[in-house]
Amino acid sequence: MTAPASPTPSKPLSQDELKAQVGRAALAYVARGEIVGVGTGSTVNKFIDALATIKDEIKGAVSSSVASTERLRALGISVFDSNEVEELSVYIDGADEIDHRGFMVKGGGAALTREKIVAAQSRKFVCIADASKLVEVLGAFPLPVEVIPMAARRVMRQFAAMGGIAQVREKDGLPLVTDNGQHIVDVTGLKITDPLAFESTVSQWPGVVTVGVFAHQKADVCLLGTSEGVKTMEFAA
Ligand SMILES: O=C[C@H](O)[C@H](O)[C@H](O)COP(=O)(O)O
Repeated sequence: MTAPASPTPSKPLSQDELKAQVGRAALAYVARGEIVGVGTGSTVNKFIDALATIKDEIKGAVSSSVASTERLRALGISVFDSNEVEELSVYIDGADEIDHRGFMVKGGGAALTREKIVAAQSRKFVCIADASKLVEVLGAFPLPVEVIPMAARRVMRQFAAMGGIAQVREKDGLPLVTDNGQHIVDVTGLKITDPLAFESTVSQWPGVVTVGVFAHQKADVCLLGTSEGVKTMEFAA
């Protein structure tokens, strides 16, 4: 008697392959003939590479960082200033964490301020991420907060009073300087159970430029890369 054949398990894809998969899948959300909002990061880089394959079908992009602008232009995609465009139909970006409501932590690549601006001018936010980014509660990933340098210590003390541990992000032994000429404070030890309230509170602290919780500019859709294929999650407004 022959044993019944067991189903062949799908081969796990590398993180890079998962990112490429969702980068390609996001093309389905790009309105042809329009300008698309483009985020920042390693997952978005895969999207930009995919976007280049349809570059003749779009008008161009509004970019959320110097790095994305350079990649877009190198691939022959026109980049518009966000002030030149009133509204975008879609914004495609990655995340450091996303929960089941579409709330996110972003800014691991220090681009959070421009990302929040472009997200705010877009009607739909499509988050592209590999499955490791999906969490129950935001806060395991160090929360990035862009601050005006003279406020850094005070902001860090405010996070300490909340139970967080904050430190200034460094690059080559010096405080990292963002595209906007500011610094980043990364905060660990927080459990962000009410992202809307948290974002509102921290955004009002003097010297905070942008907090990396994206709750008021949350995702409408998440394309999650898994070894079984792209899972589409849609979130209620
Ligand atoms: O500042 C960077 C952004 O918020 C990125 O979208 C985020 O850090 C995710 O990046 P990655 O796709 O490289 O994980």
